[in-house]
Amino acid sequence: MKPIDMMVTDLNAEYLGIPRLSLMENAGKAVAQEINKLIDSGSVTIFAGTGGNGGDGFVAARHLLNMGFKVEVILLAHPSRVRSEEAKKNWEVLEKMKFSPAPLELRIIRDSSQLKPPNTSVIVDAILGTGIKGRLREPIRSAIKLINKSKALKVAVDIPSGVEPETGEVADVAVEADYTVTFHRMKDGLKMADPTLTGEIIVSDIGIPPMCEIFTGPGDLLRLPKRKSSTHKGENGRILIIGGSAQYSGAPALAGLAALKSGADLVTIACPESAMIPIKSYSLDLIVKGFPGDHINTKMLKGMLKMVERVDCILIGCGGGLEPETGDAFDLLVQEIMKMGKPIVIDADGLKLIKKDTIKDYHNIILTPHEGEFKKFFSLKSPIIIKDFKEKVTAYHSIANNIKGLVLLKGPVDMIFQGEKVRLNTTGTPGMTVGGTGDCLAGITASLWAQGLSTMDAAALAAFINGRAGELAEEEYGYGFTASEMIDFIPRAMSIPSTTSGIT
Ligand SMILES: NC(=O)C1=CN([C@@H]2O[C@H](COP(=O)(O)OP(=O)(O)OC[C@H]3O[C@@H](n4cnc5c(N)ncnc54)[C@H](O)[C@@H]3O)[C@@H](O)[C@H]2O)[C@H](O)CC1
Ligand SMILES: [K+]
Repeated sequence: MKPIDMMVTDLNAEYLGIPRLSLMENAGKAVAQEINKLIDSGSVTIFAGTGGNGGDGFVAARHLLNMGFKVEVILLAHPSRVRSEEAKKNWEVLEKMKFSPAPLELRIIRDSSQLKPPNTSVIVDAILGTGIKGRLREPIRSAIKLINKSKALKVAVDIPSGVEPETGEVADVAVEADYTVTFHRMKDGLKMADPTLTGEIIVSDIGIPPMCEIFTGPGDLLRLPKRKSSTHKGENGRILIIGGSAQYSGAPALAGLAALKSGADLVTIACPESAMIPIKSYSLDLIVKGFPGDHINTKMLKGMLKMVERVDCILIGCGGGLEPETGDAFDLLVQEIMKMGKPIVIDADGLKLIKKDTIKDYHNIILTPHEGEFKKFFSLKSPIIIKDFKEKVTAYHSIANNIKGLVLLKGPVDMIFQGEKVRLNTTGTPGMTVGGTGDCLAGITASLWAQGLSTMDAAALAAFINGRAGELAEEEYGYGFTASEMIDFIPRAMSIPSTTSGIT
């Protein structure tokens, strides 16, 4: 597990209603319990930093006191520098406990000259965890060196301070721990780190249910790439939408606008000429190229494939209609795009026209069917009638595995399948039965994929954002909102909540 995966899981646990304070409590208690297993009594010195790692140390201090240990907490900064809200709360508890008979000593070190070799049985390294950034600053650097000189038993919280949580590398110095107590799951950096630094690794459960890694939540928004200030037009997703017909011009436009609202730089729509003017009239922001005809046909292939070369992701289907000629064109287009190795999203009419055998061995593809389209695409003879939700997921999963790409099955609970992996999404509202919301989802999926998210992350986050935008639209309009109104809520649906508990 990478640090980003842990951050995503934490925030999704909070979304479920498990406060961060509880996770910190469980983490700190787990550290204390492990120490209590190693020695029965004695003194423990906890070196603490200003983030969540330090907070775990403050909690451990409280539990160690209850277990009968003598505890000294050395905070390596002024208390006003304690950043994490949860750590601050736990520090304040320790400050109040100073006046109790408990054998607790609190020391604040702001300068490395104030550091003294600790005379203690156990040292807890709660200085830096997954939040380490850049070169080690003082007095932390000196504290790590001092810890390494001590003969005491050393227990690192989450990861030895100074070890890069993602790579296991050490840029400068790192705590040489005898034991590392890490939380929830094994971290990649710990696996790769020098075992003389990590010592024995203990993975402790801190009460995060496994479902927090399966169900989407606002944590998934953390995966959106941060843009450099020097970034320029086109670097953040160029999308081509192939769709539209004389009859349906709204669908590709909705998908295109949803792609732009979810952060893509450029959206071009390739459509029959008769859909071009209406699409252009809907928006100033879409680039539209029309090809002679009322529906997509094989004569348009050459021109469309030229456009494919210039984009990061291609969305095929929306509003294409069901003319057999369009089916032939879609099938050939997909075959050519697969040869180019480009990411393809297939939605709506594309799912009704493109044959499963054409795409079944291609990894770089996302299908976004609703239940009816799913059944038709996978040629299911009889309907799937399973009441038990888990059994239903398993049944759909095994069918989706008939292709190598990803399947995002839309429904009251969206199911996302890619190989062995499954994600589920519960955002959304009955108001989203209005036409066009599926086109929005396809557009957001293509947009996030083109912006650099992995196939699974793009599909899972798109489902979350689309559903959340629907929920926000419903708050404003009740059930009477349209897909074009819903699109305006996409940016708000993409904002990462700053609250630390009780996100709804
Ligand atoms: N689910 C969990 O796994 C939980 C983990 N918890 C613990 O929280 C930390 C991560 O907390 P975070 O606040 O994000 O980061 P850190 O505590 O690692 O450090 C941030 C802190 O340190 C300062 N800092 C960063 N880099 C440096 C540097 N090079 N030199 C000096 N100082 C630095 C920065 O300014 C911040 O103030 C995780 O590891 C777990 O231990 C929670 O308890 C909840 C559950
Ligand atoms: K640590």
